[in-house]
This record gives sequence, C-alpha cells and structure tokens, in this order.
Amino acid sequence: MKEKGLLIVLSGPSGVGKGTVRKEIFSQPDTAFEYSISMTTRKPRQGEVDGVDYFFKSREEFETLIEQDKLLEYAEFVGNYYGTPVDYVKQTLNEGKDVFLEIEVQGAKQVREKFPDGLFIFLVPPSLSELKNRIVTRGTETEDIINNRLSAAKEEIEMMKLYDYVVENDQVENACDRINAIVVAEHCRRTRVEPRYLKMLEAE
Ligand SMILES: Nc1nc2c(ncn2[C@@H]2O[C@H](COP(=O)(O)OP(=O)(O)O)[C@@H](O)[C@H]2O)c(=O)[nH]1
Ligand SMILES: Nc1ncnc2c1ncn2[C@@H]1O[C@H](COP(=O)(O)OP(=O)(O)O)[C@@H](O)[C@H]1O
Repeated sequence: MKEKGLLIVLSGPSGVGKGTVRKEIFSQPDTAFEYSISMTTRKPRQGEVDGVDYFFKSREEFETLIEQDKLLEYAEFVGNYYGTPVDYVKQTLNEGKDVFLEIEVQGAKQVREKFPDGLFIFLVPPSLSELKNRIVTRGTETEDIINNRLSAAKEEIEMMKLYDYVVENDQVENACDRINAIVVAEHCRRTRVEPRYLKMLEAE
C-alpha cells in the first residue's frame, strides 16, 4: 500500500504574508505539494478567481456544506466563513501526495484533532508594526476591517504555541526556504520509523 501524504498546515496573522509565501512555494517548479483551495463567503478581491484563489460561496451554500459534513474544518473569521473541502484532502493524501492548507488558527485546531500527525507551521511577522504596515500597504481592506484584523492578529499570535514550528517571514524567499526545509526534515523523520526500513534491519 502506498504511504499516505503529509498534511501541512500553514497559519499566521492576517497580513503576515501567508498568501505571498504560499504562492511563491507553489510557483517553484519542484514543489510537490498539492494546494487545497478553500471555500469562503468573503467577496472576491480584485483579481481573485473562483476555483483558483477560493471557491466563493453564499452564506446559504456554505451552511449547506456544513450540514452535509463536506468540510474538514471551518471557522468564522472577521465576519466571513472559511472552510476546507474534506473529500479533496482525504483523496489526495490517500494518493500519497502532500496537501498544503493555508488556514486560520481556529480551523487549524480542528484539523489537529482530526489529523494529530499533521505538520503545523505558524508564520510570524518581524514585528507588530511591520504587520500593520503590510496590511495597510496591501490596500485591500477598509480601515475598520484592518483594525478588526489587527486585533484578531494579537489573539492569533497567542496560539502559536500550539504549532510544531514557528517561521519568521522577514523575506519571502527565506520563509519559503524554511518551510521547505521543515517539510523535508519531517519526511526524513517519518521514514526513520517506516516498517520497510525496520524490516531491512531485521533482515541483516
Ligand atoms: N479555517 C480556515 N481558514 C481559512 C481557510 N482559507 C483561508 N483561511 C484563513 O482565513 C483568513 C482570512 O483569509 P483572507 O480573507 O483570504 O485574507 P488574507 O489571508 O489575510 O489575505 C486567513 O487567515 C486565511 O489563512 C479555510 O479553509 N479554513
Ligand atoms: N516578507 C515580506 N516582506 C515584505 N512584505 C511582505 C512580505 N511578505 C508579504 N508581504 C506583503 O505583505 C502584504 C500581506 O501579504 P499577504 O500574503 O496578503 O498576507 P496574508 O495572506 O497573511 O494575509 C502584501 O502586500 C505582501 O506583498
């Protein structure tokens, strides 16, 4: 039987650069992870495409997905629902491929309960003032929403102790290198206890 893939979860406060880092990782030709596209009730930002950035849903559609148990996890974040489609994740892991989720902390907690051996990575900014600077310069939110996201950020940073690794996003390239290195190390750690290697020793 094929080994199952690794479930990689990336979280971090709004504006830290999760989307930027994730896009950079997926633009690298040798990236072997599969990105799980989330469902959301948030309105698309300029340039966002349905089925690429998110599956954009109405609240009614989203609540039906919840009732039908179609989500691995979901959470309400600053007034909108966000959730991970369960079938895609399970099927892809069963095919032996690594799945990458970019989700907020309440959802990550639910994933941890269902997949305790997932790999949980938390992205942090160099400072809170730099975080604010990044949200403001991104220019996609109104001042009210920026303030709500900044107060959510402080609570989110509190949660970083629940993660396996904390990665600073000082430079995008550095953050990507650190995440890739963590995934490689995690694969090596798991290989160490794979039955076929243990058998190899017994056969000596
Ligand atoms: N729980 C959960 N959070 C998600 C999901 N998809 C995205 N998020 C998170 O929801 C938050 C808001 O996302 P978004 O509105 O796209 O803003 P941005 O990530 O700050 O650019 C971020 O922390 C995302 O990582 C999901 O499927 N589940
Ligand atoms: N390492 C970095 N240094 C400087 N700016 C960054 C860095 N990473 C991301 N940014 C910028 O910060 C803003 C927020 O990034 P984004 O990826 O949208 O964050 P998130 O998905 O965590 O909300 C964007 O304008 C992005 O270009």
